[in-house]
Amino acid sequence: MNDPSPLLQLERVSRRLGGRTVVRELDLRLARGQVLGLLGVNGAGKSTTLAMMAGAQQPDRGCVRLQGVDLAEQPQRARTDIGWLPERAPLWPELNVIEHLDASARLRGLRGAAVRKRRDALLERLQLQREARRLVAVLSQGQRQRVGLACALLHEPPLLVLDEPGNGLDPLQAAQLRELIRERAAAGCGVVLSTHLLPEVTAVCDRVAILHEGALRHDAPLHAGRDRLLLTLAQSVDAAHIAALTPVAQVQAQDACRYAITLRDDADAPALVQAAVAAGLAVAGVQPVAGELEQAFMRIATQHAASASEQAQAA
Ligand SMILES: Nc1ncnc2c1ncn2[C@@H]1O[C@H](COP(=O)(O)OP(=O)(O)OP(=O)(O)O)[C@@H](O)[C@H]1O
Repeated sequence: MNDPSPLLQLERVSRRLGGRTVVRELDLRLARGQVLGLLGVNGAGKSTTLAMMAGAQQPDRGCVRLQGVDLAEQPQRARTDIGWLPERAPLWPELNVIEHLDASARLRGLRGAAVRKRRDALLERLQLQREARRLVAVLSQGQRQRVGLACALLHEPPLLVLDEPGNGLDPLQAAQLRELIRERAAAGCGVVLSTHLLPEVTAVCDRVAILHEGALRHDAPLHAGRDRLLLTLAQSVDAAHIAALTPVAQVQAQDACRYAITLRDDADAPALVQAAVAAGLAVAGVQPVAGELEQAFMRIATQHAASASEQAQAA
């Protein structure tokens, strides 16, 4: 179901770079409180799309609306209402971390005591206190990434746009980042992130969009994949028998004896087994439908490899 007034909306957005269309006719919506994962093979157009969402690049065609307002008409909204972490956070190497965060906070409209309050809270939250007085120039990649994240979060914007935010973070920091993203989403913030790590997507995102050669090839809620179960029977029955079971919301026959099932919100796997047995069905097993996201990604990536090799042969 579409949110009637999305936080962020891309309307037929296209972008040309180096004489090629690298993002084409993209339609995407993001609701408040939603975390959208943007996936795609290298060069699919993720960073370009995120830069347009963040107001850092302008579409050649189409428009990006934040809370209904075209960003091209009010470009200053990008600085105050969006937290943007590009793939390589552009930091000032000659400032120390505190100076950097204070300057960033003022650029984003914070003044007075709020600057120090937000800066100190983020130094603690992102475990940067020990680096607070060190020059940005001498920080490690993971420390720089956390300074970039702090800059994106300082002004508590309603939209966060994060390009591979886990880059350079150790597993503990990566887990803390996921927690932070979920917290911001719970507070009503919309988040878009790109990553190549599918487990990161399943851990933190509500929805996944996959780009292929700049076009949107997949846009679906993640819970639909996560909640599906594979029911295996020792007999073949018409899918309508399964659909009639109370815990079942949707059923799709996979082959003669296996059925992919979406449960109703209040149901779980034991309830499904109980209902099936009570209906006289010979249940051989129930398990989660594995790796639907991986399957979607691999299908699209394989097409990419095939079309690239056809182009190379034609050249
Ligand atoms: N400044 C530029 N000039 C010309 N072409 C560009 C420029 N920036 C990006 N491109 C091209 O646009 C396409 C999309 O690039 P983009 O960085 O958006 O992809 P991506 O999906 O983020 O890739 P990756 O996963 O490798 O980060 C690529 O083919 C890239 O070579």
